[in-house]
Amino acid sequence: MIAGLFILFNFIALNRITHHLSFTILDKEPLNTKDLEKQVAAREAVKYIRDNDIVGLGTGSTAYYTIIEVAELVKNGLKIKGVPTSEHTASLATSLGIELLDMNAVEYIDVTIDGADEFDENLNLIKGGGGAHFREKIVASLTKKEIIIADAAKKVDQLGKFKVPVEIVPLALNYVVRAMAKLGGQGAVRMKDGKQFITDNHNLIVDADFGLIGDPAALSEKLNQIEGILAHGLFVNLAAMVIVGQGTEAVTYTK
Ligand SMILES: O=C(CO)[C@H](O)[C@H](O)COP(=O)(O)O
Repeated sequence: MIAGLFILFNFIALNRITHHLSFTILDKEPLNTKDLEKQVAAREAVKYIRDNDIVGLGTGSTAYYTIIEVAELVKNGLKIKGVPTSEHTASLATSLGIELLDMNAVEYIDVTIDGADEFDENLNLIKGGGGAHFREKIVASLTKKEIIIADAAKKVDQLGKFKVPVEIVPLALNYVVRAMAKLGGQGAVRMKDGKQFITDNHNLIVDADFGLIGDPAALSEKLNQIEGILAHGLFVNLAAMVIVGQGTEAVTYTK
């Protein structure tokens, strides 16, 4: 009887361990093609980081792979300090042992690696799908070498299939939406879980549809003139290169 109970106990314990192991193994299953391309691009991009660099850390599912790679390099002895582009990136980086600096504490950033929603052949970008483009733009502006990483689907002939995210101070919402409509942009307030999406800076995002954008620089300038817009997602002349994962290859675009 006691022997029977002992065997039963061991059987249950063993089952628990294998169950736990199967979850662990599942976590490490091969990445799907898109994620693999993001990882390939991230691995290529971190080659541009040097010891003692100040490194801008982007936001989003592609930038995630950079943070993982940077954390690994730091574990292996690389000395860098990161400047995060969002609260989410800050907590991920901290949890992985990357030392962080506040944007206000730096005069420049050596290299930033960030994602994008679209890029064209002139390396103009649409960013802000994650709603972090205000901080991403400040970080990009402080950066000597802004590297964008992406999966192959992000390259477009003309920007604009992805709506332009616009971060707006809430009290100016209706004014800004009307002003953008005069420029041909139909905007809708971004929602999340049935509520208005609120940025890290406590503002709203309007995703504005301008159709295909013939002249991103001109539209960017016009949006810059509208009071109440904190930042829009058109990044013109900010990226030094875009590294795309194409299958298992990394393809680098420069101007
Ligand atoms: O601009 C961003 C966040 O504000 C992201 O870089 C952009 O949305 C791309 O995200 P993902 O890598 O998840 O496709």
